[in-house]
Amino acid sequence: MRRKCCSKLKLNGAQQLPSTATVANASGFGVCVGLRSLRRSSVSDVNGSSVQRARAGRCRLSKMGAGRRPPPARVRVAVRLRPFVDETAGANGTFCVRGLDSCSLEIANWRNHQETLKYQFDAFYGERSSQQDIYAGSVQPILRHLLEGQNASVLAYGPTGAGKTHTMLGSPEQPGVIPRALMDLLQLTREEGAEGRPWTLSVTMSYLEIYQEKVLDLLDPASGDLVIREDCRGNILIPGLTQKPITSFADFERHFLPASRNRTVGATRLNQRSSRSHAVLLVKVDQRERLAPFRQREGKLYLIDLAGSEDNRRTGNKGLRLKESGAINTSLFVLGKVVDALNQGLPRVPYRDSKLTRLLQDSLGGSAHSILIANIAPERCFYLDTVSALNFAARSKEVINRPFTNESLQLHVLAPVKLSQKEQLGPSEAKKTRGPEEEEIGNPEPPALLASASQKFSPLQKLSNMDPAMLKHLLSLDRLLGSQGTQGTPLLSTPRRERMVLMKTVEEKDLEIERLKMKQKELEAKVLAQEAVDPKEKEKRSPTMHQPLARRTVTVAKPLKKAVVIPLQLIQEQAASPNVDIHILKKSRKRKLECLNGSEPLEKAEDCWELQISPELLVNGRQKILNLLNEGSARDLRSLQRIGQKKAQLIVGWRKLHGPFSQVEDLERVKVMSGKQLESFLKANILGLAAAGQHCGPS
Ligand SMILES: Nc1ncnc2c1ncn2[C@@H]1O[C@H](COP(=O)(O)OP(=O)(O)OP(=O)(O)O)[C@@H](O)[C@H]1O
Repeated sequence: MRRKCCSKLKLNGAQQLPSTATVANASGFGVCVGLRSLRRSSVSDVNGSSVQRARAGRCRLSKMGAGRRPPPARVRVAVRLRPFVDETAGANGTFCVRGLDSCSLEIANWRNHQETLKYQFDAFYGERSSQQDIYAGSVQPILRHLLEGQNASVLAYGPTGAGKTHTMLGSPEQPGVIPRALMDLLQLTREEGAEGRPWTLSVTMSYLEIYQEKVLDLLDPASGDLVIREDCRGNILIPGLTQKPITSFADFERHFLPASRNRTVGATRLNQRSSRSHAVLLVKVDQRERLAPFRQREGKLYLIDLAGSEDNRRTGNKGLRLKESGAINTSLFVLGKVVDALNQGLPRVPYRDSKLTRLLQDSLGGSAHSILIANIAPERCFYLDTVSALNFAARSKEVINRPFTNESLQLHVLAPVKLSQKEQLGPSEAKKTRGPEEEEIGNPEPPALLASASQKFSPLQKLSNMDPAMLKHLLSLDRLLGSQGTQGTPLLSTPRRERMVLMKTVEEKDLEIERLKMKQKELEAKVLAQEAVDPKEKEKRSPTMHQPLARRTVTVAKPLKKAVVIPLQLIQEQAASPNVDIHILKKSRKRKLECLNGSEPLEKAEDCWELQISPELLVNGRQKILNLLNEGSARDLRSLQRIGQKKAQLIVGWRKLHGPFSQVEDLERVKVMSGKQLESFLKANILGLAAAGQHCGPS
């Protein structure tokens, strides 16, 4: 196996690009490339329409606001027919594909030679089309989305030897999509990020290949197989992948050309330099606003040269080539399944079935503006591959993506916002520590008021341009994490990676709470079952037994129908107090005992205690709890029965996000307790509050 690159461009920096550049590959093949002419043509395009389009796009976006969902964008599909590689074959009239117009083509129907199969795509490029035609017609228009903070992808697909690498990389005389896109993008970013313009821009590149289901960093081949991950917004990431900053085309070549030599290629019967892996060039454009509101955007461009599908009867592959071919065909098969699942709207899209589809998750049916260039060959021997590629392309054009703007605030904007510590204090204490202009920020605000609140607080003043819902969400997350105490880190002032970790922690805590709730349910069920078997168990916990007198030990955890066990302290005080708001009724009831031998169940009389709370106390108690829920800090909330630290934090977080609780039952919406648990929570706390300022009496 050879690991090498197709070409090497020897160039100076982009500022001093020579008119031609020598290209040589590992086998000593050397040619010249008219890069100056390429640069001139690209730049004139860039200076004209695309820059204006990019600016227009940006205006449109800011007008639209981040809150509105951007319109869906269909995956665009172009088909490129390569010329005969062997000119004599063309002369012999062995063409099996024919272009009809700029969007459609026809191919002979192998089932019926009298017929042809017709296909229509977003664009069709015939065998005479140039690299510039494909680039300008299908790729250049999507580059502007990167400057809007959106993602874009270009994928070259097709059977082996059909011209994918030629389309993406090209030759020195005919540079392909990759050098052209990089040239334009760098030019665009230079112009858009120039002094006096509102944003600063920076570009980084990464380059990887997927070889036999391994993700290999071509910029750092020693790093081994890398993992593919997904962030909370559905963006696909590869932690540990090398990112090189590039400011000029020369920078790009300095990294790209040696890395390309690391790509795995090999000779097959159909292509002397067949790609044995899927090659992925990732270019990220990071934008930071120079002035308020100091937004930050990130656009990601994938330029992908897929390995070709291979019919091993024709490639003559054996041994390693056969193994490589198996991995290539499998991943392309999964790609087909993903496209089908998306088209059929299936609930499960098998992205995870191959590394390729996992990587493409945000490009197919995800957040990117995507273009698929299906390369086909004219020779008859490619007929079946061509039909299969055309069918795949036709299915792909039905796939809908939903690109969105990756926008956030720059870290330094939010760093001074130290709201979190105050959350630890009670409302009155917090008030003392606040300045007058911060007053509104500390209080839970309904969405409409939040923008005005932020205006009063200097670092957030400029955030008023931001979508209020998004801003509110960010702030609430920040506070929620901040309320974890001195160990908590304000979310928005942490670097991106740490932020991810923090958000993951919150998710894990949610899961933990769920687990605890389940456990509690299990325990309750166990206790109930135990009592059903052994009534003595229950008697052990009857009110006549001496229980600890502390207020927090009021035992109402298990809703025993209407019977509630209350502390001895309350019973004693009931006798002393003439004001009776709580009555404890001693009742007898009959319980059926199951008989194992199948005879009639026995009935057993037993005492039970029923608690009656006066309506007035009930209303007062509920109001007190509601006040505490709306005004209490996390610490205050922990004084309530059944509210631990995690629940208290969740309540505070929910309050910040949704505004004040209108009734105690809203706790169910916070998902800290179920309806049944809420009932016992109310009883426990009303009793607790009553015990604190007592109105209780015997019946
Ligand atoms: N449009 C074109 N004009 C001229 N030559 C072309 C064109 N497209 C492809 N070729 C030539 O066809 C041959 C095969 O092309 P290429 O290597 O790009 O195929 P591929 O689809 O990438 O194959 P594989 O999947 O095996 O890597 C190369 O010699 C290439 O120069």
